[in-house]
Amino acid sequence: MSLLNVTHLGKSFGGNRAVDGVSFSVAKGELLALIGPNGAGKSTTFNMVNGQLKADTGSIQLEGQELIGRKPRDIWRLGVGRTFQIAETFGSLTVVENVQMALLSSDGLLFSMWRRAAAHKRDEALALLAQVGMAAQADRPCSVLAYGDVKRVELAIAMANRPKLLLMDEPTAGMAPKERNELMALTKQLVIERGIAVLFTEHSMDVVFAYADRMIVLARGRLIAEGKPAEIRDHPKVQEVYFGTGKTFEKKATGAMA
Ligand SMILES: Nc1ncnc2c1ncn2[C@@H]1O[C@H](COP(=O)(O)OP(=O)(O)OP(=O)(O)O)[C@@H](O)[C@H]1O
Repeated sequence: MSLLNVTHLGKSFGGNRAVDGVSFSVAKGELLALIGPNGAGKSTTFNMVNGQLKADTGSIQLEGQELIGRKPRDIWRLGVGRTFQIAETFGSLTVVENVQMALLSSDGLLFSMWRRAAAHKRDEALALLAQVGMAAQADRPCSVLAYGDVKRVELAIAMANRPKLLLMDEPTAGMAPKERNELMALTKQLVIERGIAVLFTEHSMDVVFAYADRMIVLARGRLIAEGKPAEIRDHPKVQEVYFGTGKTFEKKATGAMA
């Protein structure tokens, strides 16, 4: 059974149908890539799933529970996590303290002033860091880490809440090809080990074709194709939107679909 079921999802801004009747599902252990040219509706779809935007129409169900109408925090509590940039959180804390903060937050203890992050769940945080290959750097400040290592810590932080579904918005943006591959291989390994589902957007087509189990393609708010990477690569509608009118795809992906 699918973990997430999205049906007939719609959202308009004024007269602009940003997302127009989109349906898809994600299963446990699956990496589903959401791709499409600029303005296709990827961010809008993402933000409806995590509750930051309220859908006008349709349904988003996580294990049968309707998410539309719930607050982002409630959706997070139900098990929809996302990776977010450490720069947005606590760059001056050490690696392990960042993960401990996430564990505190997951337990609803973040604002309990009498508990210090340094004393809380260090072992659990170290275990999470070991899973992403960062245990040896646990006591370094996050601000001194290499970019690829920061991304690993972000993944550990996202895992601290034990998400059922993980949303990753351009997880490999700004990374060198080797780092990109390492991060996605690690993500895939965690997804399988933990039985979670991942929905991710990505402009790097090499990453998408190498790591996505399935892909959905949006163009002007509509779902134009769905399938395994090999099916999508040869899909005439996808080729049309990317190579016909799509400007950014060719620029960013430097012909990776060819
Ligand atoms: N808050 C908003 N107010 C008005 N229009 C918006 C808003 N957010 C998105 N849109 C419009 O909705 C459409 C879909 O935008 P969205 O950001 O979801 O696309 P995207 O696929 O994520 O694009 P990109 O790859 O450039 O991030 C676009 O036409 C955009 O201009």
